[in-house]
Amino acid sequence: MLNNDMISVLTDRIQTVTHSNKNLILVGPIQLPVNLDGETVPFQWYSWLAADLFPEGATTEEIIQQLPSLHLAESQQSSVLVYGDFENANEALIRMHSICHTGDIFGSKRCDCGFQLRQSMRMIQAHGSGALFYLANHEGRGIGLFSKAMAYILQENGYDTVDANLELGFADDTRSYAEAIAVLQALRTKPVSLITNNPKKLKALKASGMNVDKRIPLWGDISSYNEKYLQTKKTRSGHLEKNEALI
Ligand SMILES: Nc1nc2c(ncn2[C@@H]2O[C@H](COP(=O)(O)OP(=O)(O)OP(=O)(O)O)[C@@H](O)[C@H]2O)c(=O)[nH]1
Repeated sequence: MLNNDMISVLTDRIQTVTHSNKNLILVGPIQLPVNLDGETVPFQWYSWLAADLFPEGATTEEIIQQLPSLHLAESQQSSVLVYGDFENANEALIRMHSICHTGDIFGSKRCDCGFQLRQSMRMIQAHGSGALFYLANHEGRGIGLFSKAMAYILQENGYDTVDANLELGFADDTRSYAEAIAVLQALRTKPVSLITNNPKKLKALKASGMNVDKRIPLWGDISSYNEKYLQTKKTRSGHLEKNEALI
């Protein structure tokens, strides 16, 4: 049983984030020194859960009591890495990164996800202020890891990445950025620049009322293994070329 001092320490790091569908409980900041190309970079880390997992207005003690019964390791939680004075800096770079088990963890060359993850962290550090949202329920553009494995088999047999999803009975892309945007708005209200090639991310951010200064394209790590995948993103998913503006 935690003593009152520890409850108070945890309470200071928990906040409720208002979100149109359901509120979120955000925990952080937590110091997270990260090894980026051999340099130790001091990120601040936050994670969140849906508030409706807990009784309304739950205290920190009630939240803690509930945690073991939620079996959180069996579901996915998203998080955000924040760098610099994210709340107050005049300019900040953000990235909404969809989880890619194969690319981010294994370094798969079938996509560009692992490259984009590391590169956006480097860009945020070099800029001096920013945030990387790691969106854990986005695997395979929302179809889940097992289904993505099936989709990969279809792709090895001639389907492109979009048709493979559709043939398996999914929509091509079911990702929502709403929770991440609500967390972003709790951490910063000043304008942001978004690192992406995906116009849907830009639209979602702008529709939320967030002031988006500019889009920063991120193409790279192109090889024979992902050439077709990257091309399909442009021809079928509407991903923008380097300097193409959002129409
Ligand atoms: N279904 C499916 N998902 C994939 C495939 N390759 C990568 N992904 C997933 O696609 C998501 C990333 O989407 P992308 O289209 O690469 O990029 P984006 O996030 O839309 O746009 P950027 O911000 O420019 O990176 C991750 O969740 C990956 O797991 C694939 O062949 N099939």
